[in-house]
Amino acid sequence: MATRTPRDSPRVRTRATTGDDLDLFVTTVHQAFGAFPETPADSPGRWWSALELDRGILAHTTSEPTEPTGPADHGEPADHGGRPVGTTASYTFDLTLPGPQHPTPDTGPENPLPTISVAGVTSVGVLPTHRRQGVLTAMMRHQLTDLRERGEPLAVLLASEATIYGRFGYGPATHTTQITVPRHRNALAAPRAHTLVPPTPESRETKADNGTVEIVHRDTCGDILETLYDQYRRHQPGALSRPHHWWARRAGRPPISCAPRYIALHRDHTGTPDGYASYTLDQGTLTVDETITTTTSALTALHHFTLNHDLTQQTVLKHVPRNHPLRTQLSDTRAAQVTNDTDWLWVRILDIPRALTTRGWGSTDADLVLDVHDPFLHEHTRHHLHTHNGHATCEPTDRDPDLTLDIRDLGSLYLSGTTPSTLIHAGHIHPHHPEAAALADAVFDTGQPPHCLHWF
Ligand SMILES: CC(=O)SCCNC(=O)CCNC(=O)[C@H](O)C(C)(C)COP(=O)(O)OP(=O)(O)OC[C@H]1O[C@@H](n2cnc3c(N)ncnc32)[C@H](O)[C@@H]1OP(=O)(O)O
Repeated sequence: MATRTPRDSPRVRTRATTGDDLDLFVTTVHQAFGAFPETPADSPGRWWSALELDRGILAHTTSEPTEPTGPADHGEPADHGGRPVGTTASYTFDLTLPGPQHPTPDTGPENPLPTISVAGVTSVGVLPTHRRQGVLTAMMRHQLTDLRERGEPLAVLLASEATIYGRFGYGPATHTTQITVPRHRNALAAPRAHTLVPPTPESRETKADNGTVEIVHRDTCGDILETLYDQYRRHQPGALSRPHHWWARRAGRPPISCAPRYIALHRDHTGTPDGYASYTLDQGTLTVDETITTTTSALTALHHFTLNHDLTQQTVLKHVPRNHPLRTQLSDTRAAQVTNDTDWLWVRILDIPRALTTRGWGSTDADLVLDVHDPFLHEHTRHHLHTHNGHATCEPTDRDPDLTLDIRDLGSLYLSGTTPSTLIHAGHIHPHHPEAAALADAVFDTGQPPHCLHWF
């Protein structure tokens, strides 16, 4: 598909990539970021080894006669020697969604949460010589139009800067932080729950960790990490799947990539792996890339391990949620220094009814009318959301709205990482009556905070 975008940028032409474009794509995106690609370009271990080139876009400028480009025209050569000046691509992932707050019998809490297919937008770059001339705008329009044509309901991305993507309909939907614990303040409090309820076989299981922690080199346990991550992400709203070819090609960042790492692997009392922490130790700082667990006892055991390693002055846990349990597990609850609190996954909804009916909802049965403006795609739609037992129907309507909002704000609400009342108080969402904020909060809240730690 090739798209001319005269409205946004008369001199930009965008085209879909093919498998033959890998070198061109990799070279161009590195130039945009001021970086140098490692060679050879097609070997495993590079982040771009997971690129899906049937989903990429290259932007070219053209020297064809055009209309004046206005103030953004800085007199750059129109035709960059035929070479591309901009890139973007998207991966195919599954995104785990909030489930119903009161699950129906066939979707009990032990069962996986709903998931939805998403386009993970990546490698967005424009050459420094061609910025602020509408190249990104042209690529975003091509990409969102193409994803719509493919029937994809949602796009997600990690934004290099928070000021770029709102105009294209993306809203920040999950957040992440980093926790640093000094070695001398690392004591964990004894869990209190078992002192409050009569012991049962199950509670004895969680009270005392009967499992083991083993240190494994990353190169020898990829299959185990892949399996554990997949189990974890199906129960964590906001988490993305990591397709098998990422692990096979060692794409992305540690612990998927080839970067050397040790893995603290936890096994339960039967010897079954139920969690891992990927880490490095350098100059007294033990840095944990990620701790992935499927049980509470594995999480606690791995906290004991990573906080008590010899030859450390501090432990740093990267990419943890704001409500991470470690902060309350520490005896000294002020010991956790929380830094790098920032947005992580941004959500762009392309198919509102499908997006809203796939996720689960709060226990309040309700009717909520959402009046949604999508300025970038020139759309204005109104939706009647009817929730019952944690599930929803979503139909077009001309009823009076409860809320009027921008598509970017619906993206921020989608995973329930931000409440409607927060965006109402911020002045971004308009409530049409005094009860609208409380009603919307109750409908969106499922009590399952989202978190995403996958880098792409
Ligand atoms: C998912 C990811 O890959 S995130 C990575 C994003 N890429 C980077 O950070 C690499 C370095 N930066 C770049 O390559 C470019 O500056 C880009 C891609 C961010 C922007 O590309 P451009 O072609 O310059 O954007 P374009 O000209 O279409 O600008 C569209 C609008 O966004 C605004 N804009 C673009 N970049 C920025 C920015 N970094 N900060 C604030 N506003 C921006 C422009 O001012 C313009 O606003 P307007 O519509 O009000 O006039």
